[in-house]
Amino acid sequence: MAWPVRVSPGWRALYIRSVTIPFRKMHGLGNDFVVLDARARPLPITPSGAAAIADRHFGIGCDQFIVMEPGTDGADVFMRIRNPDGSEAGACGNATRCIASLVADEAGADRVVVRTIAGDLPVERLPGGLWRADMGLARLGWRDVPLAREVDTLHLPLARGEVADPAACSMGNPHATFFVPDLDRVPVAEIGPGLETDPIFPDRANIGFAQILSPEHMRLVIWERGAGITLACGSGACAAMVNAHRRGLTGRRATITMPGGDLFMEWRADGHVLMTGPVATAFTGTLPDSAVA
Ligand SMILES: N[C@H](CCC[C@H](N)C(=O)O)C(=O)O
Repeated sequence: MAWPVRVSPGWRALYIRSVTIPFRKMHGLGNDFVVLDARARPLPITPSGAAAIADRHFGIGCDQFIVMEPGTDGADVFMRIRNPDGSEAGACGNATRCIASLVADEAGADRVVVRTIAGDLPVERLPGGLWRADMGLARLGWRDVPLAREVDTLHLPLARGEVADPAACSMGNPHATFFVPDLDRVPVAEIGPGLETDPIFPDRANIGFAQILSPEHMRLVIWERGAGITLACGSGACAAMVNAHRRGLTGRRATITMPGGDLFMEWRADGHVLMTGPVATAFTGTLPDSAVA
């Protein structure tokens, strides 16, 4: 930066701090996030501003753009979730663990509550750098997903080539899960966009492709709404756990192996879905104020 006049390092640091915004680049099993902290002061972030930051070529790049906002009445933090296309999402399991770990480490706590537009998510620290999030109730009704008309959410009349007959549910965001014999034969990048935007999903949907390996283990690849294929998807793993058990394909607990790694899932008898996995910070940096204005 060319300085118009001689400026002492102290004043220069103060100037930079006043016109830049710190960010943290985090991920859960490679499902990656740019995290901004708006708890001390609001950040005027527009959907287009979020999309620009999320752009992998012209911005920092991420699967979801996360803003931490002040927590109130029982929640330690509010987590605002945006996809790279600027759309707001109601759930982001991997980011829930990441944000919880930040807030817990700040407070020296082992349990925090992350609030989203879909509800309050208690998260606890486990040994070995793992975090367990209660992702709340799986919503199973067609209006909950939502679907465009009354349909049995256990068997949707939807198909693309050899892939057909998904189950659907909501984890605060819409998910459909296809069960396939061989995940490596599914052209996810080819059929994902059309399934995401199929008219049966008035709000679009996240599309999971699951291969059951045993009653306690499945592979999963997700085409995410507004983001495309990601290395992992926490809410997608929740939906796959729920839909697999509903179909009688697994018990209530399973390891879900995604390209980025494993999540350990449980659909509890009370309907809550527990998701256990790691968190990571890749790097930190600063954005110019103009990036979010
Ligand atoms: N990656 C996130 C899911 C983002 C969901 C978003 N794509 C939507 O529009 O619902 C997760 O770990 O749950």
